[in-house]
Amino acid sequence: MSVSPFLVSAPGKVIIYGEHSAVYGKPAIAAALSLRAYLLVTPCEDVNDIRLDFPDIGLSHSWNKENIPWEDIRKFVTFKDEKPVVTEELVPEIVDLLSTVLADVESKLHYTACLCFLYLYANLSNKDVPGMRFIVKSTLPIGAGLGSSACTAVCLASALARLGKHVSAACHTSTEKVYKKENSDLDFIDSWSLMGEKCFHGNPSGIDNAVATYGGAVMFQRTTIPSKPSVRTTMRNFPPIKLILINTKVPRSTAALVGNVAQVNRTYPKCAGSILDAMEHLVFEAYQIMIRPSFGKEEKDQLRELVNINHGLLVALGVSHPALEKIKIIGDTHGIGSTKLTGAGGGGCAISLVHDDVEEEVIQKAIKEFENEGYETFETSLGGKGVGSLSLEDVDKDKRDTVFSAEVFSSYKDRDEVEKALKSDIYESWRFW
Ligand SMILES: Nc1ncnc2c1ncn2[C@@H]1O[C@H](COP(=O)(O)OP(=O)(O)O)[C@@H](O)[C@H]1O
Ligand SMILES: C[C@@](O)(CCOP(=O)(O)O)CC(=O)O
Ligand SMILES: [Mg+2]
Repeated sequence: MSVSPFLVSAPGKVIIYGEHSAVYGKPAIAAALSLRAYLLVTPCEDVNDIRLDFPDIGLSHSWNKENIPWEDIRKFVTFKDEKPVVTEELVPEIVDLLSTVLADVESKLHYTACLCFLYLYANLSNKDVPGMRFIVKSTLPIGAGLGSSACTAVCLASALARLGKHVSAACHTSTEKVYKKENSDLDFIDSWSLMGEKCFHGNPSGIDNAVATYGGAVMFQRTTIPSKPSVRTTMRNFPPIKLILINTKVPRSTAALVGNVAQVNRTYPKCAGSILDAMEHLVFEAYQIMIRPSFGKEEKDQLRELVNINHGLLVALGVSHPALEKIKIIGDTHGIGSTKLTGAGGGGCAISLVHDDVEEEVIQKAIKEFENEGYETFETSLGGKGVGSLSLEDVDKDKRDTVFSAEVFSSYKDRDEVEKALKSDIYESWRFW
């Protein structure tokens, strides 16, 4: 069996309302970002070699395919219509079997990333698939609240599902509007990427991987009843919101922050419960405003008010950070709009919903101040495409050696180089499920 090289890609996300409360079965609203993760899969010379290169986190590791305990792992995997079925939680026996294979991975950061890869690899691929090299590059800041873990998990789940022949080839172009009510390939990728997210941080709501898989904008609500699927309401007419994204560059881990909120919830259940209920109400309010047929000044003002309330509630849960508060102070001092932290908080990014009436000069002044503090600002668009793939046959013959070369892919130095080579120059060649 020989496998041609291919690329997959999935977007990051911005949570506009409802982070953390999403973990507790409350609704949240999020949209896909134009910043994305890219995964190149190329055959290895040695058919038994599985090689993982995650240069963004300084990880390079390889395994011999023969050392994966396929038979033992398969005892814990259920198949329906020849496809592996996801479980409610990670299967502890599989995690245990993989821990032997991971014994030589020392750093916790690398261990988690390798576990995510191997968990999906062992479930979705099989021992007949020849050795491949997996290289991930992201144009998103990592660990900054923009869902880098989820889009990495979606890239891995989609690539491995393709190698395991569990999904059909992606065939829609970037301009084609596809309104399928059901898409079993995307559902498969979404459900398995959630297992990947579980490797990164024990208790994800599923909103990040849902946005990375399906793209667009959604109101998402995790079910708290085991085996009932989460509810994903696509927001087709997502209002045109002007938004600035600011990264404090303060590192933090989603797993730790989700754990801190769980601790607050255990210690003060009634108090934390009221905050989470308030978040639920504000998300429903925001949803009703966003889907109004006319979207004018009144609606924009209300959405900004709700951004401020949402930030206050997140502060109350203890997930802000002095740097995020500094962003809020700068934004509010210049009156650019409403600012809140986004994602897990504790550092990472904030978003400002910009007021229409603010002069460009004022916005530039605020941006300058953010940059003087060492923060990075992004101009990005919301609501783009979800997971996509680029196969050999999608690309002109004379470009294939460059586009699918591990050497060339590894040599992209920064966000601009990745985006130019893989997005701007050949975006119309990408296919989406
Ligand atoms: N490009 C990447 N390569 C490898 N691992 C990645 C990449 N992007 C994200 N990750 C994994 O996701 C983790 C960050 O996830 P998380 O704390 O949830 O923050 P966020 O999802 O907001 O960026 C990283 O520590 C790493 O394990
Ligand atoms: C805090 C949370 O609501 C979002 C986390 O997003 P991120 O990993 O910080 O991008 C957790 C979740 O919904 O899984
Ligand atoms: Mg994450």
